[in-house]
Amino acid sequence: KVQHSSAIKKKKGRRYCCGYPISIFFIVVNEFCERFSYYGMRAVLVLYFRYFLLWDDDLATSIYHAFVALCYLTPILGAIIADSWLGKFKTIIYLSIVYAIGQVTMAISTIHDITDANRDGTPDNFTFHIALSMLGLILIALGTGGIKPCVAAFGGDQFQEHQSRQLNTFFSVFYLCINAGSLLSTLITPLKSVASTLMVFIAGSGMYVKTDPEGNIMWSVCKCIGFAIKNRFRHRSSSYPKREHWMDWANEKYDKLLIAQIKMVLKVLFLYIPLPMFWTLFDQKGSRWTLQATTMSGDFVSILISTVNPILILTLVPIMDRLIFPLIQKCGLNFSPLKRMTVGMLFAAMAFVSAALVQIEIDKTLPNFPSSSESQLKVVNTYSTTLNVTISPNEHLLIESFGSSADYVTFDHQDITVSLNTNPVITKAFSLIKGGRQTLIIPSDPTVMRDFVLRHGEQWCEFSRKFGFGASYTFLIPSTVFSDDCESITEVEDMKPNSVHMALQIPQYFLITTGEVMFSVTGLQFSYSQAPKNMKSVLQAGWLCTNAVGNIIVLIVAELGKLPKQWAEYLLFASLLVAVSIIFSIMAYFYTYIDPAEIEAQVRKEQGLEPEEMEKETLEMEEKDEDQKNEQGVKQTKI
Ligand SMILES: C[C@H](N)C(=O)N[C@@H](CC(=O)O)C(=O)O
Repeated sequence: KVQHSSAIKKKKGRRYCCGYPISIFFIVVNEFCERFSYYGMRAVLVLYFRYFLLWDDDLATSIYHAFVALCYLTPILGAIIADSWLGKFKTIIYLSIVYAIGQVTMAISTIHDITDANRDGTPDNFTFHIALSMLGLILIALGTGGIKPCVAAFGGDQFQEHQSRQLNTFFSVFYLCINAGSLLSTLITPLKSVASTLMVFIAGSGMYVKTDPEGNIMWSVCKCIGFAIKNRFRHRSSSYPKREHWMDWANEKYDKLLIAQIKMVLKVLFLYIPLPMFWTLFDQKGSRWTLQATTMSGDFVSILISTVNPILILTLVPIMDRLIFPLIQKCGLNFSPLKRMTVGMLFAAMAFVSAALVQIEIDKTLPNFPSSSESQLKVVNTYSTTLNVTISPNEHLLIESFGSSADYVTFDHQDITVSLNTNPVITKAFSLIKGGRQTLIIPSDPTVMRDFVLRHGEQWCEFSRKFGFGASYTFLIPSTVFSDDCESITEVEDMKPNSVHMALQIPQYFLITTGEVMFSVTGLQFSYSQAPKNMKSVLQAGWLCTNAVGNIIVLIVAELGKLPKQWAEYLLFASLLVAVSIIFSIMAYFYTYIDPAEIEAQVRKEQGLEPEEMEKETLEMEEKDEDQKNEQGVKQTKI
């Protein structure tokens, strides 16, 4: 009782602006800075794996998703630390420091000069860079994941029960800030943002409502569930009367209020079971879709593509909140939160169908690489005249001087003989590499080989070309290169530039983001509204865990599935999500929305706790009056 009164006294110190606690401003700006830092790093992570650490697509995708999964598993740790030990405020501060150390470690791991002793532009000791970047990523996951459930719940704590409208607006603005941070991070370097995160958060210190840690609620929940299961098992004989709910088997030892609260949480957690599938698709934006973009063309569009999700969120959230959802309501349709989430899932599935269609277009333009039993050869002629090249047994190519064969010629055997119609005829045998691509260069004089060196000192020439995305070239440099200012360099195109434009990815981004607004924003609000007051962080952590499981599913599919065609993998994910959304809609049909405060009040009443409740209500009424006076004051000042 004493603790409760002191908590309420603390609440009395709050200050308001336009009906909202001022402390909210610091929390929202803190979230903006934190997401700015997180998404700035995440946007280039898979490319860092692919092009700096030189991992293949599957390994890059797997480690990326393992990292994201870790970021969404650590919220459990954050919720435990906050609830049982440090409280949300201190947890956010301490884990932000861990986060900052992680970002610095990660930044250091990307400096190739540290191990590049021979200065060839690539690191010499990959193990060092891999170890450092993994350490950095683990610290970042601990930091970002740990503070995540605390920030949303800490924001919620700043409101009072009668401020449900403001609370809903807070969650929408909170989500908008996440995306504003994500959007800006892609455009500006996110290096200093963790420091800003901390400073902004600490600046608001005097204004927050800081509730003391109430003990390890997660541990109490686990013990209570464990006891209920054990007790049920001990009384399994049919001679014992059945109880309404299996959790009622904890009645002998645990408080009725705690049992009622656990029942509410379990009901929601059960509903969460199918949700990871949404995240499985959603988080492939950062891996498979980013890699898909690297096989497409378009310069400035690449920036647009990486910012399209947050831009769409910033426009769609207000449109949905202010226009679409009220309009649907006006039409007499009950578009409940769970229905919105189901529709969100279907949008995500459509996004993957769109990605599959784009992939089919890309595949048509991709080079036809040799299978493991085949070999490919391209012939380049630097001889002074056109040559007739015969490759045994029956391949005849007519190649102009300083030209090349139109494309790679595929052989299903490795030993070949090449003959040139020179005078005298030259014939040479070669052994090709199985499963590889090679280029045979016929020198300017087949009997004499010359070396050409391009110097950057006294003699130099500038050779500049605009190279297409994804293309590969061979340059033929004659001895006269310096005298004619590089004019004589001939370019042979080994691989055509990507020709499918990145703008084709926009529909899939639009669909997945529409899905996100329906699913993620609603899910965040739903998780907060359906949780008892002391278990808000627990349910936030549960909600974030659905994201972690989603990323683990991608890991499994990327490692085990290994479908030969990428578009088939996209379609597989889309079909899985449609199936899961059907299951979810059935589960949602049987779910009844609750008001946790009402249920708690009822249990308290049954336990004969009305006097304390009444005292609390009186205190809250007093506080409400004071807040209204406060708000009135703001309005009067405005007038
Ligand atoms: C940038 C994304 N559109 C976004 O809003 N992400 C949220 C939800 C999530 O991925 O967990 C966030 O970063 O909190």
